[in-house]
Amino acid sequence: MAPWGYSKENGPATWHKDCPIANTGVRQSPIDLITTGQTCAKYDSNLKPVIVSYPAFSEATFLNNGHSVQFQPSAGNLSELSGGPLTKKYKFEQFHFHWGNNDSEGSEHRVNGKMYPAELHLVHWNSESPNFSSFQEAVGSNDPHALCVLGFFLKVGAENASLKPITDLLSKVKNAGSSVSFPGKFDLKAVLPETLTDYYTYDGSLTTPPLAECVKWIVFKEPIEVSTAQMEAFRAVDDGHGKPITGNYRPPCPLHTRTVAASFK
Ligand SMILES: CCc1c(F)c(F)c(S(N)(=O)=O)c(F)c1F
Ligand SMILES: [Zn+2]
Repeated sequence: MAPWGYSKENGPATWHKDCPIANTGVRQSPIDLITTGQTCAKYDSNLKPVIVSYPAFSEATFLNNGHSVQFQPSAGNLSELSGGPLTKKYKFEQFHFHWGNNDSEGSEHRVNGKMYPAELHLVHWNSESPNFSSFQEAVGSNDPHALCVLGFFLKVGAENASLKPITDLLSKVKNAGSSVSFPGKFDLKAVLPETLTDYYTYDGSLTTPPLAECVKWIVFKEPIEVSTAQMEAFRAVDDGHGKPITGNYRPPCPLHTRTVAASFK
């Protein structure tokens, strides 16, 4: 079967063929985050702020893998995540983006049905588990919280100076399969909102094949602003079939018996 993607022929509705969990899973991601009514997110006063320790990365690869662009620091990176709903310390692995063809679509998670133009995912793995000692092992471990992904919505507004080094690099990885070593240092902390206090959290999965149900999701309420030009730069990245990636987001999945917790009222 042709490798998975986001077109009619190989998109989310076809993924079940190679990944049955796409249709049979009961904790699939993304989801629509509903804030009022029956199945709405429930305020949990025990949820603490998320704590990130992201020293500026000095060595990293920026890659267009045909279905997203991904920033991956070298193995030595010491960036860590803890706090929030987590009981363990997680190691940073990579970040990547999901976006759409216009400003009314592109994010994977939705809030009361509303999509944002893009979503940033910061991927981490549990570095204190006795069952695995690498990211790849964590993904294959079946541990319900092997990974923790921080999701940030992107909305169109002022230019984001902290993300400019990334969006300026997109033209250098226009072709699928291309990568560049990131020039200089990148300060990821500067991209994020100051306080990581207001978020939704729930148990879910990878949003791309293998769709493993091993992710503790933390999706922040406060969007990150980027300019129209920065959004357009994402839309010029190719998918490996000579076409731009114009929508690498999976539609929302059923909640089943899951509940979503909110750290804010
Ligand atoms: C296996 C590599 C990988 C992805 F390809 C991916 F799309 C995501 S996602 N969208 O759920 O954040 C991950 F977390 C992840 F670890
Ligand atoms: Zn993602």
